[in-house]
Amino acid sequence: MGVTPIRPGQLAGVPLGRRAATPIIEIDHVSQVFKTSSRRDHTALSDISLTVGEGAFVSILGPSGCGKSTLLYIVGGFVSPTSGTAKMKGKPITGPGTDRGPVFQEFALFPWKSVLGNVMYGPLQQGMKPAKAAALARTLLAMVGLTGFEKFYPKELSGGMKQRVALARTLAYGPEVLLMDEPFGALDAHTRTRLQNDLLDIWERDRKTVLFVTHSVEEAVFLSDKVVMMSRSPGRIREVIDIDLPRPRRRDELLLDPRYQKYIVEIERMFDASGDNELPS
Ligand SMILES: Nc1ncnc2c1ncn2[C@@H]1O[C@H](COP(=O)(O)OP(=O)(O)OP(=O)(O)O)[C@@H](O)[C@H]1O
Repeated sequence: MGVTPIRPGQLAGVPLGRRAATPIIEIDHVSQVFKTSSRRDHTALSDISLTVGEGAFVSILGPSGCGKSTLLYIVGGFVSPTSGTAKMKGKPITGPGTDRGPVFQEFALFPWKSVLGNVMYGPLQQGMKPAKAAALARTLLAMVGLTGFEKFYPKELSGGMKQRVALARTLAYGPEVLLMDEPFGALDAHTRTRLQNDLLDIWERDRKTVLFVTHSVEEAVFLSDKVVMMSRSPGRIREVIDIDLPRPRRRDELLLDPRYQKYIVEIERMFDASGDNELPS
């Protein structure tokens, strides 16, 4: 089925993307040790090496507590690794930057700003003139299917709508990389499916690099060029699986495609075989 497992030792320097010649994110022998409240050290990540090619859609899949979010926070510059380096376009990541846009499960919208105000916020901060920022925000809101909701406030929106606003707000900064931490995890199945479809439509248009954390094998296979499977804590990379399915992807077509089903079954099996789908003890 074209699934070529790559062992962790082989990963450093192997770009995960179609435009493989241009690495955008390089994670080199990164480990993360946290001090816990009991003052014991907890190794969240152990010796992670990963190179992500520009324009790739890469999902990170793994059991609860294996360090997926921590890895994303390191790339986002919110956490500094205990050892190893993370680079964006060849430069060490030393803090957050507008080149990397986070879209997390907690929507973190400004409750006192309207939908339009939330999306305009970033461009205004970057010095864009209000009329231009409003026009950009309207375009992005149209892209995420929220035309007509510009004057609404976050409390008036459903979870799925808030997540759309959060995505538009992040896109408004013009990031080169989207860091998505279980963005659809709290949504009902129907809304989640719609947002997955819409995200792929948006991604097809400008092919930003996406790092996407999820617990869902199906979601990872549907969206991604590559699925990075992590082992249970302390997080290591177990496998990287190429998802060799045609794009643009349509869910109704994929559901009839035996290769799609096979990827899902094989990846689920990998988890089952290792016991990694169980909660950490
Ligand atoms: N700031 C912190 N201080 C101490 N421990 C932390 C900190 N952040 C994360 N951890 C621990 O590191 C481990 C990895 O956490 P992380 O949130 O990255 O995992 P995850 O794979 O994203 O989990 P989940 O799928 O449940 O969201 C967990 O055991 C967590 O308790």
